[in-house]
Amino acid sequence: MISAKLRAWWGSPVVWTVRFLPGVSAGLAAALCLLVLVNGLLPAVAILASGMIVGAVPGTVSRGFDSADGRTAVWALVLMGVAFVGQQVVARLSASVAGTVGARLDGRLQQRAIVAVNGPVGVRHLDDPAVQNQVSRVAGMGVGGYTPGGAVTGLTTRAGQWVQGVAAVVLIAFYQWWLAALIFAAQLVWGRVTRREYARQTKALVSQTGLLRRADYFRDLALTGGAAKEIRVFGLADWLVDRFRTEWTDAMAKVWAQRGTDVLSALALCFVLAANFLAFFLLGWDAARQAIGLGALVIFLRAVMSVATVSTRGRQDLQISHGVAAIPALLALEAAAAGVPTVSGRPVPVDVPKSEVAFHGVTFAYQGATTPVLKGFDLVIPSGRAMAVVGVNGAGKTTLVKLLARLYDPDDGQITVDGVDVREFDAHEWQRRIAAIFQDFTRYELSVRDNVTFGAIGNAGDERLLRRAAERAGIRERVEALDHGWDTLLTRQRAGGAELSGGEWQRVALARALFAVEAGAKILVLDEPTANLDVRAEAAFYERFLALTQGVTTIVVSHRFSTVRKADQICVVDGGKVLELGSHDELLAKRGRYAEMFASQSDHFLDQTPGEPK
Ligand SMILES: Nc1ncnc2c1ncn2[C@@H]1O[C@H](COP(=O)(O)OP(=O)(O)OP(=O)(O)O)[C@@H](O)[C@H]1O
Repeated sequence: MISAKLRAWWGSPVVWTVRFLPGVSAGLAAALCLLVLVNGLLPAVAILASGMIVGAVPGTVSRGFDSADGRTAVWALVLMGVAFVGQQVVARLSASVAGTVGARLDGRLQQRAIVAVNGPVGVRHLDDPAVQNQVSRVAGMGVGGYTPGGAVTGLTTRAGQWVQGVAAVVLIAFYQWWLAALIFAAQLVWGRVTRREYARQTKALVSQTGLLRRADYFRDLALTGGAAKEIRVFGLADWLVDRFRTEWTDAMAKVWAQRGTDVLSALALCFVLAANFLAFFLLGWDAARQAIGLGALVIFLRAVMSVATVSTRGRQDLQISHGVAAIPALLALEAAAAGVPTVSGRPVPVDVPKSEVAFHGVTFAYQGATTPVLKGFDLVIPSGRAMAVVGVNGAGKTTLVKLLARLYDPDDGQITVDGVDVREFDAHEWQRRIAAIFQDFTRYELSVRDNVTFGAIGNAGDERLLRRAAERAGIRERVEALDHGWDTLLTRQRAGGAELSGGEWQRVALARALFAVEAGAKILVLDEPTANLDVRAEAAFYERFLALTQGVTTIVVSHRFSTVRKADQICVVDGGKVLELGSHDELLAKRGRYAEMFASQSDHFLDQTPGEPK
């Protein structure tokens, strides 16, 4: 029972944070401890000095500064001055060291958070709203704008107050040990009871993470610029402000409801009032009957008041309570990442796929979905050939690619490469073999160089590969004409940055995939690679398609038949299965779904332009 409690305490977020500090900087953590100790003891020194001064005043007045009392008064004054100035200096120093240690701690934890969130091979965990709430707490590094680093500052303040309180208790013990214990107990209870409010507020804030994320979404939509155009065109600004206010107020109402006092607080207040009253009464009584001197009276009175620092409430309590709220979320994410069993496996042979990539009876449903996207899906993609995947919206084309890249694993069936289940391979190594450019590819607000070389980060320094990939994607000329060439930042929000058009971005993304292929990836996945390209660019891509994909096992997902028809084979996905499979000509001859889709797109083009799509 006790050991369980001890374990829980040892693993509690506050203690975890403190235990973590020496790892952040042993020297700074030790310095902080020392400063906290000195900062907490100096008030006791000042109390003693003030008592000595008061005690020595009558003697000094009657016998002068040359007397023993006079010398005591002078030394006590010096001590008082040193203690006072020392407190100012040490308080500033400890705040500064706590700030530094805190900032480093936040940096460390953020690194761990990045590793934890990206630890699992797949992305299934990110579909879980509970995990997203954890991610949000970890990303914000706490709740309510407080971080574990801020908690270090709060803990420093709190620890200093404790040392000060305990030192005062020791002083009172020289008068009456039981009184010292009583006052200490009263202040402890009062502090604990009143601080419950902060713990309750933190708990409420944590429970409201989902709602707060929604409020944050509206705020970020309005502030980060991604929706700036639509907000203006559709006049959404007032609506956004309104939604943000409603969501935020709803979320915070539960937190604010935790404020206030209760019967227990009132009882604790009575306890602390009674203990202090008793102390003042006894001290006054003993002073009146001259059982204690004037100096001792001052020391004990001030010491009684000083114990109250143990129960002081303030900003530090929120800093601690809210700040460490990120820790359980981080540890949960880390535990989840560590629990993924399928990361390591056998090395992926250099030349896979030698014969084929195959889906065997693959069934897959997204978390929470009632019907599977794929139901016993079978498909063989011969190595070095291009397979196009077509189908209506939501048919599961992108899902196929996600499964192949092990962003998700099938619920049933298997995906094999040259007969080996991909789950047997080292997952990270396998993912490096796939050069995928998704429909919703990422527009990194970084340099063009980064945007392309992210395809194979290990080859980032290879200028020849970089230029070749950009050339093949048809973006090299445009990049080299930019003010800072390959180092141009692709965002207007940074000085010297450039903004690309949708089609140019798509070519950069294509260059990224091609860079990966140049660097050794064997499977090229192009999900809607021409969606943003103009007619000419699309035609050019189509002309180069065979050259781009030559010798690489390629999967191209597209609604554009000009791209699709170039593939060696085309697979029509419908109802979670392969409905038709064959070359463009074979499928046209079959007069099935593919021929129907092709005809309707051709008709559409014929309506608009003279000539059928190429
Ligand atoms: N992360 C997810 N969680 C839950 N459902 C998802 C998720 N991703 C996709 N889906 C659902 O799975 C189905 C198949 O999606 P998928 O993206 O594979 O379709 P698609 O054939 O590529 O469609 P499109 O042609 O519109 O790009 C859709 O109904 C979609 O809503």
